[in-house]
Amino acid sequence: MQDKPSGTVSHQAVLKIQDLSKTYTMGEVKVEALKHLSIEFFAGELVVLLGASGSGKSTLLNIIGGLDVPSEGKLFFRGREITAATEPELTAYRRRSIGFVFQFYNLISSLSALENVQLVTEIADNPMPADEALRLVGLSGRLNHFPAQLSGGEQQRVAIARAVAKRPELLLCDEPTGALDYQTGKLVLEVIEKVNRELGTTTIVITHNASIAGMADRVVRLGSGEVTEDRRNLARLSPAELVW
Ligand SMILES: Nc1ncnc2c1ncn2[C@@H]1O[C@H](COP(=O)(O)OP(=O)(O)OP(=O)(O)O)[C@@H](O)[C@H]1O
Repeated sequence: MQDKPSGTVSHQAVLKIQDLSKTYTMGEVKVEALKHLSIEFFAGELVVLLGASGSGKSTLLNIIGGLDVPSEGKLFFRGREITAATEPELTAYRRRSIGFVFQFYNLISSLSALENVQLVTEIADNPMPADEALRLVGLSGRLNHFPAQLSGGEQQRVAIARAVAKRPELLLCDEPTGALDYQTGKLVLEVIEKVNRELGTTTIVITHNASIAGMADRVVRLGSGEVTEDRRNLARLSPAELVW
């Protein structure tokens, strides 16, 4: 069991989502990806977001991260309504407050691990040094490697370093282990868990893999664009203890 005291999760809502709907219209066809969804996320918690393919997980994460806008409803970040933000305010929100980690690492192949992270630290307000971010994810020995010289798991850890180097308040991970084998996937989950525990970054991890839910403070399941389950784990398992 993880020794993280449950008290590290505060009762302060970082994110408040009210009656959020997202409808995609493609010609005659309308897809209701999210249906009047309301939920809150609290400071410091690690949430695993489960749900079948097409249940709306990525749509929700993209709206939370300011990459997409809802059709209806409101999103508040620390009391500020993001859904009412101007384009420059939204850019500032994405840049300052959100770290994204995707299934495919999206590293720039002509830049070293260090330079990939520096791309972000150079435009952030109060970043951690890029080499410190890479040390946090266990890659201090790979600073000058190019993506092609790194394994998939190492590339994903560079992507995590890049996401956390700007000290975001929210770390959003969309299938971060989707392209990785079992052991490598666990290593990446350990890094995400460490970031959450050591930096206190509120973290949401999307996965298809229900076994990963054991590492969360809280497990939220979506089904057809609605929250079908929202529960707290009594204790977190460390990623090393997860079996699937
Ligand atoms: N840009 C888009 N245009 C039209 N429909 C979309 C778009 N993005 C998502 N959808 C539809 O919205 C629904 C929810 O998609 P979403 O990607 O959020 O699901 P998901 O739970 O993340 O699925 P997966 O686990 O397969 O990634 C799906 O029916 C999908 O086809």
